[in-house]
Amino acid sequence: MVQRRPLVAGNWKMNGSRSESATLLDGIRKGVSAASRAEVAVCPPYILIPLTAEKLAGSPAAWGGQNLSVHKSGAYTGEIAGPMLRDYGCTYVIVGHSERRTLNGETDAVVAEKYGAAQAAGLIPILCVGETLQEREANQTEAVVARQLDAVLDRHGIASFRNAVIAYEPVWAIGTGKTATPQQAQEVHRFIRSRLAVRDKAVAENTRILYGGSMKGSNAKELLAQADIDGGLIGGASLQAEEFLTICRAAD
Ligand SMILES: O=C(CO)COP(=O)(O)O
Repeated sequence: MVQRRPLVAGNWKMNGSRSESATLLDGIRKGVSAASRAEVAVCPPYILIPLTAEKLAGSPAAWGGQNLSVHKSGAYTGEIAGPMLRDYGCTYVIVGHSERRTLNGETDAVVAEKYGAAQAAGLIPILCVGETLQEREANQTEAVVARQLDAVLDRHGIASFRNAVIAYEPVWAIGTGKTATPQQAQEVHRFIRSRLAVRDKAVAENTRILYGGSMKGSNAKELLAQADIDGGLIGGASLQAEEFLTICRAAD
């Protein structure tokens, strides 16, 4: 049987002052154990990455960015490149989060380009996919998720998923307190894995697929108990060390 190591990653989004973040990082550092089965990561806003690197250096916790430029360097005012994230010790970078797709107009093609830029910089992309409420109600969930996945698969190939993580985040569950039921999430996770398996069974079996959307200490266990849910991408609940660590322990 394949043993996928669970990953619990915090997506802080645009939250945290320097002092709040220092407290949060100290709490996480204290709480993560090298002996735990689950891997723990945090993705703070860019400007807090140096502080994160300083606070978590030498701990079992990893860190990453929430976005990156498609370019390596150059005249792109306001952008941050993959190699810069790598330079600050980032392991991961989130690509294609629904907030960026919706609010920043990131298309499937742009997301695929960012996924490639992340891997080129030696980062592990956390590729986010997921449907809106309207799409779910129109029975479009699988079609939407397939389209988002295929954009990356067609461009970078199934082998690229040896170095990638997928996060299924139903848009209607993000920040709404409305979690997908474990069964609803499992159905889509299984669909994603089967979509990968069409191209390569072994890669599909080894790819970690995280759930994201109102996951918290009180519902994490049930979600993480599903066969194809390999961890979580946590928004709001990752801003409090104890709450976040409760989810990490549930993944153990
Ligand atoms: O978007 C998310 C993580 O990327 C989920 O956010 P919430 O956990 O706040 O619903």
